[in-house]
Amino acid sequence: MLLLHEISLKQGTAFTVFTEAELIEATDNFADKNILGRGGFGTVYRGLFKDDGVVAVKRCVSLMASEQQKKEFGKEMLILSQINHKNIVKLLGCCLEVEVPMLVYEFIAKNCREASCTCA
Ligand SMILES: Nc1ncnc2c1ncn2[C@@H]1O[C@H](COP(=O)(O)OP(=O)(O)OP(=O)(O)O)[C@@H](O)[C@H]1O
Repeated sequence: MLLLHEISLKQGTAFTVFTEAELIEATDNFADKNILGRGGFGTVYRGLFKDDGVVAVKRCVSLMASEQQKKEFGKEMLILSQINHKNIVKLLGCCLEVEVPMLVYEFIAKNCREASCTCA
């Protein structure tokens, strides 16, 4: 909650707090066919919203056990929410009402990904 407060204070662009139901619907219940890839924090799914179009939903595979993992995750959220640059993927929002946190990014087509960077 403190993190969300900090994000809302610092960032200039829209940041949405999604419900779990919205992300379940957008990803077709995290269907395998929507898996875009896997990273250090978990799996990234293609999501489709009626109004906002295609997004990428990052869902952690398991509870973040260590304080270090929680810190890293929070840091990624805070930094990305404040950056608006053509070469850095945009963080559109998050969902924290679940045990396993999820982040929602703009969708980057495969042929454009090499030029983008999600490093935080
Ligand atoms: N915004 C996005 N749009 C489309 N596909 C994405 C997006 N973000 C991630 N992906 C896909 O999901 C994969 C995993 O991404 P993720 O950001 O979780 O991990 P990473 O950056 O590869 O590694 P790490 O989590 O260790 O930093 C990527 O390699 C890519 O194929």
